[in-house]
Amino acid sequence: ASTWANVPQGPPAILGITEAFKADTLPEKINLGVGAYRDDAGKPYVLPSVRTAEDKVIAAKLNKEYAGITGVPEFTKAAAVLAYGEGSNALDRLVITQSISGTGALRIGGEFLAKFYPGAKKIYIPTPSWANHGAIFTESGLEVQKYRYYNKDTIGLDFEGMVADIKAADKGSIFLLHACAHNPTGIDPTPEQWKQISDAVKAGEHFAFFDMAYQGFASGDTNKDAFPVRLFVEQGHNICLATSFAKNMGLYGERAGTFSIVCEDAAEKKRVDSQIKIIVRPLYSNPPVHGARIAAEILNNPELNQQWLGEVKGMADRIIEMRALLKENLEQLGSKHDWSHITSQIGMFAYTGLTPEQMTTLAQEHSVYATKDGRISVAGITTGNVKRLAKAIYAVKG
Ligand SMILES: Cc1ncc(COP(=O)(O)O)c(CN[C@](O)(C(=O)O)[C@@H](O)C(=O)O)c1O
Repeated sequence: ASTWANVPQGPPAILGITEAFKADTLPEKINLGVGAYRDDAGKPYVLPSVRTAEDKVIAAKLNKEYAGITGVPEFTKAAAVLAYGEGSNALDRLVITQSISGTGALRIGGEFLAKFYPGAKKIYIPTPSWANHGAIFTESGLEVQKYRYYNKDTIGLDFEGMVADIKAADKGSIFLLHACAHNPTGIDPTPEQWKQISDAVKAGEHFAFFDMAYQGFASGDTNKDAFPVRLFVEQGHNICLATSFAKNMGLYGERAGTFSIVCEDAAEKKRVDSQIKIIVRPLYSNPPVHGARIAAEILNNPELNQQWLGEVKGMADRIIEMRALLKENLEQLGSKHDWSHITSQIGMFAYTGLTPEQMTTLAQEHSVYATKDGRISVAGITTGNVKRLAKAIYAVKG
């Protein structure tokens, strides 16, 4: 028999939606599947600040030598300030490494926790969470548990359930928290609720692992979106954090991200840093330099940084506008449902509340493609397709 006769067929990944979309011949087909920004013409968007930064990087005629294991220092230093804030007391006790974007950061974190976390090797992730979280942490060697997050009756946050689950967990449990623009629901705790979540995490002596894949992309303000991360540090939690520049800089395919751990002091930082390097070295040895150099150019050049912040806000604003347009069109069609969740949610995704069957009908009868959980990528909505989208949703749900 062949060497691989025993290899089973795996389930299609999220990118299965894109294949179905590509196979559809209807010119007005709409893809609301993958979480990647599209402009109002439905096209991928390379930020002008990224193009300018890239021109500068290329003009500098840098060599192509290996980066260190923890990546391009000009990138990680600036990325730390972006996440934790100027003058944060975390910055001089922070271990940070460049990662293969957000996914890679989460994986380094999972591997480190599985190896060194003193408590149970178990991580609680929200219900629902990003489809890849479970697999990343399971592959890292952690047991994955769930905490309540989404209230399907209100299509809102199950805050009471979330806090109750945090309080009920064994002392010293690990909790994965989406810093902003929760994927897939688009539902974020309020600042006041974050304060109570921080208190509950502290009461349980739990460990907070933040995933911040959308900083700036949610509200349009990088400081506002980082609020929970900075609150936890101020409240004395020594968190770890995964960040990504896929969305807020549009560096999807450049794979630029960071993983960081807030340590107790310089001595701990030295020990932890050495172990992070020991994890990264056999994983991929050292990261790609180009995307990190572009991001570093933007973050370290005040003028480019300002331009970039304007562009991030522009993306966030377009998404917020599409949310309002979709809700308006549904109401104009005569829908009696309360669609306020479409505009109260934030970030790339809207959790429509449609059932898997309704999502299948959207695809099969209306050529609107999105994940079965009812998540739609708002970035895929344009002034050109919002009317047809509203009609399709109205036809399916009323
Ligand atoms: C919460 C969260 N965390 C981390 C990542 C990793 O992102 P990257 O490795 O590219 O930095 C994503 C991307 N999730 C998607 O936008 C999505 O849910 O569609 C998509 O890119 C994906 O890979 O699934 C995410 O939504």
